[in-house]
Amino acid sequence: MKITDVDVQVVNLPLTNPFTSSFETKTGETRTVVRLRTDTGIEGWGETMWGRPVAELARKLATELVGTSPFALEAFHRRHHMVPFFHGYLGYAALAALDVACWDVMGKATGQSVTDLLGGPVRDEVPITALITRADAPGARGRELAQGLAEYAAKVVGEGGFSAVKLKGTNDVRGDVEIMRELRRALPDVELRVDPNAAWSVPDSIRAGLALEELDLEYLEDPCTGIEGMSQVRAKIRIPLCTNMCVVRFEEFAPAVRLGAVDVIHGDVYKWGGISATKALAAHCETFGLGMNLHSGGELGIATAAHLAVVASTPVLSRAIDSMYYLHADDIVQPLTLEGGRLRVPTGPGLGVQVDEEKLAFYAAANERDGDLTG
Ligand SMILES: O=C([O-])C(=O)C[C@H](O)[C@@H](O)C(=O)[O-]
Repeated sequence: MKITDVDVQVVNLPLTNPFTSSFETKTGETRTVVRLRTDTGIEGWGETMWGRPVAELARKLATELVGTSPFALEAFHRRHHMVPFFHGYLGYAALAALDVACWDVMGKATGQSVTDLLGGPVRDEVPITALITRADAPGARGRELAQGLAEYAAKVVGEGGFSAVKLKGTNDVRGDVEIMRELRRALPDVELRVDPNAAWSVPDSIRAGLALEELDLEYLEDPCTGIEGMSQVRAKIRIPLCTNMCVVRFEEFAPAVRLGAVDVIHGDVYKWGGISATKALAAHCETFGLGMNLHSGGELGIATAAHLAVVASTPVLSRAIDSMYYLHADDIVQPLTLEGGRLRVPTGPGLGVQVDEEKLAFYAAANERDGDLTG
């Protein structure tokens, strides 16, 4: 079987609420969508983070994929191992779009789900995390903000059945600690996390970490920058540390372990360059006794389905994953099933998703008109 052609589109989709972190506020998401066609008439879909620069690189890499087998993925990654060196996240993202589309083809060609190709399911549903940001209590400040966010989070958890809540932190360290206290008061039984995306200094992270200890957090995510800073914080506080910022490639794994910088590492198919790389990260984490979870960069249905296949087939991925899937106002695939805060893992061949081509065209036109919203 050979790949005969590849098309790449960029879509803009709105979020139900603005999403605020320590470095951005976004009201929608831009994603790159790839379709492979083969000489046997099979179509495979991939989706990755960000827009036009990733799409341009994916188109370039795709020209070399044409004429090759979708099963020859290791050779594809080997040929392009310098792409992330030169292009950083853009490189990982572009490779991942094509990688995921090849997995979709491999599943459809063999009549198996990607989960089955990856070793088979150890779970058939995946809990996701309620993501709370300051934009969820617009205009509120101080105590009113902390209480407003706690009330909002309790409503989201009550209605959606989520078992974990993550606050996107900011450089307002005291404010973040106050919000976390209110969240714990309102939600005594959920797993709680806070993630300022490295906006806190090392001393502030230690001070905040000591104050947060009594709240029994599942983990504190990227309080500060770098392996060195994280290891200083980890030595002083009794809350597990998680990262999707100081260990973002395999070269950083060994120094992070040696310096004791982290307890839980976030994978992400689109930031680590594909499905096999994310599975390899899981093997590293298991070998070294670390926890692992998945980061979310705003995946729509195609990309979410690939994340679900990885989680479904990987025992160490036992926590509620980050997923912005439920925050999108619409999707380009028939909606995935979300019930009781859990996404059901699709079981059909390949990724098991049905792309709605009318919606794809509609949201691609939005990107043509408005340009990229993220990335
Ligand atoms: O750890 C996280 O939640 C992130 O880094 C998510 C970012 O805030 C998110 O906006 C993204 O990557 O699109």
